Amino acid sequence: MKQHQHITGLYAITPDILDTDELLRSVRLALRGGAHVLQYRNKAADTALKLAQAHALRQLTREFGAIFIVNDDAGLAAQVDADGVHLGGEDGSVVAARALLGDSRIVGVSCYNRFPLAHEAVRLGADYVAFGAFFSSSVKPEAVQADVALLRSARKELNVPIVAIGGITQQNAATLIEAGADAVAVISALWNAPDIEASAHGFSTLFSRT
Ligand SMILES: Cc1ncc(COP(=O)(O)OP(=O)(O)O)c(N)n1
Ligand SMILES: Cc1nc(C(=O)O)sc1CCOP(=O)(O)O
Ligand SMILES: [Mg+2]
Repeated sequence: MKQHQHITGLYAITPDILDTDELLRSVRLALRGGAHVLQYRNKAADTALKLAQAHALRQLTREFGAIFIVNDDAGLAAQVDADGVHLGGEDGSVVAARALLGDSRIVGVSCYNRFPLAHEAVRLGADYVAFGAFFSSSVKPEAVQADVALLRSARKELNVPIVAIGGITQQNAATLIEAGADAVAVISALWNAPDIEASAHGFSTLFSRT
């Protein structure tokens, strides 16, 4: 089975934490709770800290057999031997990332609320596509809004895993999963929970019911 077929369940995205020990403690809890995928995203760290944190998270995700994706930066993904990279509209092309990372690594692409972007990303070789924001997000309040109907169309027409993102909680995730999301990408509802492990477990359980 190709590894991108494992893009399923809880797709945890790291918060902007500068303290690496604190980051690792939190991520360990999320992985214990059942997160299948971890994306390293840190908009506050400098280059050296990003490299150190990405290295440490690569080791930790190996311990749990979780997929490790680096946000924005295919070069950093290659440097730390990540399983793949996630690219938004400003983060370079799928073709360039593929050339750097090779065929066996994962290239995921943000498609916002635009189905044609997903078609094009898949045509260019993306391994998964992400749509959002489905709900309002305090991390990205300016995000465009996506409709659940998009997931239904994507489910019918695309043959790659589909990730939903934006303001997702344990309470609203079921609608997205029912509409066709293979994975839900979450920041706030996971890391701001009083018990991160229980929150990760709660999200993961939503998938075992489908
Ligand atoms: C799984 C997933 N989906 C969407 C995004 C957003 O990517 P992008 O639009 O490049 O925005 P930033 O995350 O870079 O601020 C994502 N990171 N992960
Ligand atoms: C990073 C990101 N991208 C989005 C998009 O719509 O493309 S929404 C988002 C933030 C997700 O964080 P939370 O789970 O706290 O809403
Ligand atoms: Mg980006």
